[in-house]
Amino acid sequence: MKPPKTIPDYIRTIPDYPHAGILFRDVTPLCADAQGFRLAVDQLTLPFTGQKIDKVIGPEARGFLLGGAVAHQLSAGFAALRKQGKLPPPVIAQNYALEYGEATVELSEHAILPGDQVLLVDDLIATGGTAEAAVALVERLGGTVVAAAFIVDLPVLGGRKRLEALGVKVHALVAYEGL
Ligand SMILES: O=P(O)(O)OC[C@H]1O[C@H](OP(=O)(O)OP(=O)(O)O)[C@H](O)[C@@H]1O
Ligand SMILES: Nc1ncnc2[nH]cnc12
Repeated sequence: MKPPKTIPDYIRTIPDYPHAGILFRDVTPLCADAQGFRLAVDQLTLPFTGQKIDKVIGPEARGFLLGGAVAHQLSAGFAALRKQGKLPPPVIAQNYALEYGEATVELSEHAILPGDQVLLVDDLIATGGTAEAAVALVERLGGTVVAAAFIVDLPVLGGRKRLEALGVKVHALVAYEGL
């Protein structure tokens, strides 16, 4: 009998996408498989069951599908961290640097209430720029990002350490050494 599939079995690695030199870690096959998706959502949620989490914040686009599922499991609300220009006002904005480029993300001023305990959920942490921008926006609205959960961590890019330095506990299901 074949052993059950684990998270890394479902992740594809695509060299030189979207730019030369980038090894793109693709969680699309994981999310497309019923058992894989359940495994991922369950493992992302597990450390936080029973904790006071008011909201999950998920960055566009893959953080929406994972964060929404985790929020449902935790009976929490969901706050969408969107790329610039996608949300109606009033919004607050934050610039950040990516592994391959630069961007601005926005959050609705109504998405987080003062005192909210927030869990960040995304598919992957690389430089931590996206996650750090999310933390800054949540704090500007009076909430606190207490923890963050990712399917993939790329430790060489330093994102995990950056988040931990901000007091955010980091939970990742798979780490890939090197780029
Ligand atoms: O830790 P960082 O260096 O900030 O990188 C991680 C972010 O990059 C990817 O999203 P991307 O911005 O490519 O957006 P997409 O999901 O819309 O493709 C990924 O889904 C994370 O959100
Ligand atoms: N190497 C990578 N693979 C997939 N998504 C990413 N986002 C930032 N870096 C990435």
